[in-house]
Amino acid sequence: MDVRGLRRAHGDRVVLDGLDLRIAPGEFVALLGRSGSGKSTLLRALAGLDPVEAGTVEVPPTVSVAFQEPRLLPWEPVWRNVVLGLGAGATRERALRALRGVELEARADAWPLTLSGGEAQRVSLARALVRGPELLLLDEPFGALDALTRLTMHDLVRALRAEHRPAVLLVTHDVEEAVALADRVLVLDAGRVAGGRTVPPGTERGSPGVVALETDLLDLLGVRAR
Ligand SMILES: Nc1ncnc2c1ncn2[C@@H]1O[C@H](COP(=O)(O)OP(=O)(O)OP(=O)(O)O)[C@@H](O)[C@H]1O
Repeated sequence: MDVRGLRRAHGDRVVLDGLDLRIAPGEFVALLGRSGSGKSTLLRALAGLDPVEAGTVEVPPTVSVAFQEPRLLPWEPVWRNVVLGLGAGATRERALRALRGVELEARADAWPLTLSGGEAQRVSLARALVRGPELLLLDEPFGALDALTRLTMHDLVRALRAEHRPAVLLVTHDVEEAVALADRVLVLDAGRVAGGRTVPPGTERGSPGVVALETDLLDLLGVRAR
């Protein structure tokens, strides 16, 4: 994925101001930024949901998005939600395979409103992955979940990533989450990528290296770590 000089304004307010961003195939990039810095605006542009005013956006042919809210249709059972919009490919077998990947095959016939928040978010991930995307866009998909469920979701994302190998752009407020999941963490500020850090492979949660990296990123965000 290759974005160059992307500009996007809402009225007079310039949100993205000549933003450059490249993500290699299979690379996992997390994007941090203060509230209102334009993270969702960028994701919407990459997903083709908003027009590009200036600059170029090159994305692979298959792009999937998962949002903070699972956005499931309540009147369709779980399995149909997973394969919604796949046309002739929308088979129950295909949905079950995707649901197996998120350990929810047993809930295939459940109604979305009977799922827990974490389960609904897993269905949303299954729906994003069933298309076999080359680029997966995640807009704070775990933000509404409790801390324990979030850690379980991190393990699941790692496993799904190892299996599917899409390029991933994860938007998050959570520095720890960014470092735990990504190969590279970037900070969005004033409409551009203001800096970033590479996460060395094999870094472990809570290790001194990770804490130093998190402190660096908080500095880049202009937040003083205690
Ligand atoms: N449809 C819209 N019309 C007008 N302004 C908008 C619209 N969508 C977003 N904005 C403004 O653009 C700026 C960036 O919004 P965006 O949602 O991309 O930020 P964000 O970094 O994702 O924020 P948060 O972390 O709080 O979700 C904000 O100032 C917001 O008020």
